[in-house]
Amino acid sequence: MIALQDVRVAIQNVEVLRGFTLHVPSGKLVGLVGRNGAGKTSVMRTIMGHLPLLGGSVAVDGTNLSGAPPHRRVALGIGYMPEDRGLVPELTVEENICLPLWVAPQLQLHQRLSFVYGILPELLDMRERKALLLSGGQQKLVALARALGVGTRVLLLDEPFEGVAPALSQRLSEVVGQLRGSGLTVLISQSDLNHSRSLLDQEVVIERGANVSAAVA
Ligand SMILES: Nc1ncnc2c1ncn2[C@@H]1O[C@H](COP(=O)(O)OP(=O)(O)OP(=O)(O)O)[C@@H](O)[C@H]1O
Repeated sequence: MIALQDVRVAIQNVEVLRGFTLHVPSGKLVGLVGRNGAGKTSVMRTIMGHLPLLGGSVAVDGTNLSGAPPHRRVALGIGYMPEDRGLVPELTVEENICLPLWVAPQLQLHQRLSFVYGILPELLDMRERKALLLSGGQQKLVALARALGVGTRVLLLDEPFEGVAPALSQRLSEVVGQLRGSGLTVLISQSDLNHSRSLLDQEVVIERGANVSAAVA
């Protein structure tokens, strides 16, 4: 379960999350929906520990993470697919997928890689290719693979369908759909729900850093 309670976060002295509360039940897929600039990425970065809390709390599966460094959150089994992909260009596809696994020594590298390639077999052919040689869409797949590799409890997918061609968007939806019933707790941010409404158990709306309303999809 992901639990954010009355979270307040500022970027350059501007409060971008203003008492935001979110509960993603264990094993569920929840959509975080809001316009550009509403605060979706800030929610994701707060869960990952990239933005410090001014107030409120963040917990995953009952562990209070407020103040925990990002690597501890990754080690807990939180996989993050940032909106801008965040790959290391000079590293290969496989090296990028393995990066967060270095801070999670309890996970077996080979086992996690086979799991990832089982879900995304199209990456096998490009595993030795440097990330800088990939198209934007291929980079999205690698960013998803990296999140899947380490994300044994939680997946945070920040606008996974944004700016990708329809065929890839379909493929990404398929992969996310496959995760249903796997026990993973998934938060997917989107500015519209065209691609994923049918995948979601619930939607949470964010507007100017605060809750608007929540509806069951
Ligand atoms: N690096 C930054 N410097 C200053 N302000 C920022 C920075 N990053 C985000 N903000 C501000 O924080 C607020 C929330 O931004 P955030 O990126 O979380 O929104 P978002 O819902 O993810 O938007 P988008 O859909 O456009 O990615 C916005 O008002 C934005 O201007």
